[in-house]
Amino acid sequence: MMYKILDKINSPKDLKNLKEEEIFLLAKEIRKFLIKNISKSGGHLASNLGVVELTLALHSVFDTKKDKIVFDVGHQSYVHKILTGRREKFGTIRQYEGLSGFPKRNESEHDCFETGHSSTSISAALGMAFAGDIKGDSNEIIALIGDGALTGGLALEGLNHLGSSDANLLVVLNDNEMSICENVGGLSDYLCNIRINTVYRKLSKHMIDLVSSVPIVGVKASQTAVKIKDGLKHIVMPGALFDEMGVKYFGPIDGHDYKTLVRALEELKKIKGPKLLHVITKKGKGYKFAEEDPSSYHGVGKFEIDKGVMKVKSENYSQTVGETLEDIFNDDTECLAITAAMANGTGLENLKIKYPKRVIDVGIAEGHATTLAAGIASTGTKAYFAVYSTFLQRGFDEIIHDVALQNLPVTLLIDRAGLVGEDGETHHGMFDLSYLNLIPNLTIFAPKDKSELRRIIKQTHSLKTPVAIRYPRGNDLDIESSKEDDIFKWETLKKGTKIAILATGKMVHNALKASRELETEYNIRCEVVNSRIIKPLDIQTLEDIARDFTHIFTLEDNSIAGGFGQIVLSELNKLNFSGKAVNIALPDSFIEHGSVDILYDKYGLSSNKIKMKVLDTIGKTNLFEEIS
Ligand SMILES: Cc1ncc(C[n+]2csc(CCOP(=O)(O)OP(=O)(O)O)c2C)c(N)n1
Ligand SMILES: CC(=O)[C@@H](O)[C@H](O)COP(=O)(O)O
Ligand SMILES: [Mg+2]
Repeated sequence: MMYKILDKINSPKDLKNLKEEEIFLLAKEIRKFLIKNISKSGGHLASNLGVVELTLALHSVFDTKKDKIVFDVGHQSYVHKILTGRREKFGTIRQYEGLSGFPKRNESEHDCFETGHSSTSISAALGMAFAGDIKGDSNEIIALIGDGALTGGLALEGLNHLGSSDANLLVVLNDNEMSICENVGGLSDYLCNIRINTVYRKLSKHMIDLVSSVPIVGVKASQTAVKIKDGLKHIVMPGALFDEMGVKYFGPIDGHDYKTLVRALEELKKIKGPKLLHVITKKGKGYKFAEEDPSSYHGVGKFEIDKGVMKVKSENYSQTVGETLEDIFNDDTECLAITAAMANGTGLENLKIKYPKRVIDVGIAEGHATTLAAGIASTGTKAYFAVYSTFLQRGFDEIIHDVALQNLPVTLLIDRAGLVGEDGETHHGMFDLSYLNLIPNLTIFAPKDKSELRRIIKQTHSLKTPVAIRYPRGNDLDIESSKEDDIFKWETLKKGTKIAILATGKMVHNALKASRELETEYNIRCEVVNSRIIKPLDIQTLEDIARDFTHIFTLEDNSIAGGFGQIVLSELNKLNFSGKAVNIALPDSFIEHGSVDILYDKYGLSSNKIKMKVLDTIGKTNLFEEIS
């Protein structure tokens, strides 16, 4: 056996008989296990290292077969997975057909709600509480939320509602002073003030003592405890904001002190109604490198345990965005850029260092960020919002109502468009073309490579209207092409006859590869068109293609529903195209996690699958006579 205690933990029930020193050893073993496994699979390391004792305490006090813990974002649910029967499968986490990196209801009865996007836990938990109330359920409901996720508008809406309700709901606020980068905003400052005031800390410890000294159990105990709390409110000030909102605040307490955690949770179980326990933890706890640099260890790829993650200056699309904006910022001294807690992920980190006042981090608040950009743009100043495709879903109404309706000069730099891989269904950027296509006044681009991305960002800087530019996670080699042609027109990259593939963004690479193989293996020459502008479509070129080709394929890494292909089909209809038009796109369903290459192949976007689709469509039998 490699782990003395951990190897015997197959369900939370196995925690019950452990002595305190065994729990201490178990926490150590879990950290070792996490580091060892994540160094091989990649994943969210630092957040999980920080919640080991907290998760152990939650599982010691609550029974997740009936009690519900909603993990906000869910990236910190690894310890929960390990304790709830998924230890042996843990090596498969985030890999195709393996465990998900987020809570999944079909993975375990202990996962009550699925997450991935931030700030949903309080709303979801409150919904459970209301439903439970009607049904007469007596189970406990807990929202486990980080200090970063608490800055999200949805969490604040949930908290606001919770405070006015009498729902029996415990919010456990896991405060590690970090979002992915440093946490930002007034609420974050407020929590910081609570933390640094040691007098408060002593008083709040005293508060737990007071509550736990109440001898009565049940409703009476809760009422007495609440009275004590109310009585002390004016002396014990930490968390007054929550108290005033109607959510009883307790804490802050040390989130690495298992015994105190268990005691606090046991006592809070007796107090009915909305309450919040403020727990202080250290992100990356127990792994030197992660403690020193929690940002870099938030989400990691494979790494060597002794050396830590290798910091290489990555050449990727996000980096290109940061560098291009830097050029623009140097020339136009007024324009501003916005990130919603993702400065490093979107490549704005260095720009923020150079122009701290002109790169605004709003916290996890994509809706707010979009309207903020609209406000900036309403003064005539160009606003850039760099955001992951999947998180921009949070800003849908704001794009329509605040940006597009007023036709304002906001540029949405949409990172992680298409499949992202291991984060899976909550994170694939596969809906943006669908949700953007329907918005009037918006110009949408999907550049084929980094050079084109740079060129499009630069050339659209002078536009006074809304622009959206989508690009994928990671890197691609640039494709040889005519550098100076018009970005508002499609570009023919490879000449062909009869068959044309209209490809967007990253998919241009796969289309080119497929067409080369079709030519060498079957002597079929496909035209490959870089359809870099999606809205408005390049109708002139489409007309030429409809006239000259018999088979038209569209290719995109977006959902087929409402994507590029469907728009092209409707235009071809208007043009009375009489040949065959086929959409190659992601299906109208959620796509699981796994490496991008596996998923491309499974869903028909790999060059090989594109080739097969072309062959199938044209009919292999009379292939050479009809097509070549
Ligand atoms: C809507 C949305 N925006 C952005 C993210 C990216 N994201 C994932 S975790 C995270 C930081 C969360 O910080 P916190 O809640 O404090 O948890 P910690 O990582 O510190 O444990 C961010 C910004 C997300 N998952 N969802
Ligand atoms: C949990 C979460 O939303 C982020 O941590 C996300 O996993 C980051 O993804 P990238 O690795 O693509 O930046
Ligand atoms: Mg945090």
